[in-house]
Amino acid sequence: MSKITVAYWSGTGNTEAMAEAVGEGIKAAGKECAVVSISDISASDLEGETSFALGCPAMGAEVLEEGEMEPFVEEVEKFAKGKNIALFGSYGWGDGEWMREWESRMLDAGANVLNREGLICHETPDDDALEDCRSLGKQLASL
Ligand SMILES: Cc1cc2nc3c(=O)[nH]c(=O)nc-3n(C[C@H](O)[C@H](O)[C@H](O)COP(=O)(O)O)c2cc1C
Repeated sequence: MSKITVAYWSGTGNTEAMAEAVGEGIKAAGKECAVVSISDISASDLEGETSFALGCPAMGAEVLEEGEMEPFVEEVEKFAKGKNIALFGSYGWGDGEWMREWESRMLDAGANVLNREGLICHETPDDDALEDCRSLGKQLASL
């Protein structure tokens, strides 16, 4: 059975909590999954997977985290064509601009982005947001 990776960057744990819930959804749908910080893998580990999820909060001024996540995503863009990719992340005071940008980058790279504009949640995910994350995981697992 193919494994689905949920790779995330998280500074204060909010996006990490979303990642764990996406992973729960994948497992609930009967697929194997690995929920991993991007510090613990390299982007090329995803190259052989047909479906995966990426999570990152809004950082800087409506951008991805620049030290680790931005270079990671630049690598993913090189092989994203034809992949099923779910995007998610937490934000604070913005309107989701970072996620819209991220989604359009992935679409430009030829990916099938599952959830248009990604799944975003304000700060710490509440029960509804966690349920949305589980649904996203199930959706990813069903492809
Ligand atoms: C350095 C820094 C920059 C941030 N920039 C933004 C931003 O541009 N827009 C926004 O909506 N939230 C911004 N935030 C808020 C975070 O996205 C928010 O707190 C989020 O829940 C953090 O997720 P995490 O716990 O996974 O790190 C920023 C937070 C930090 C620490």
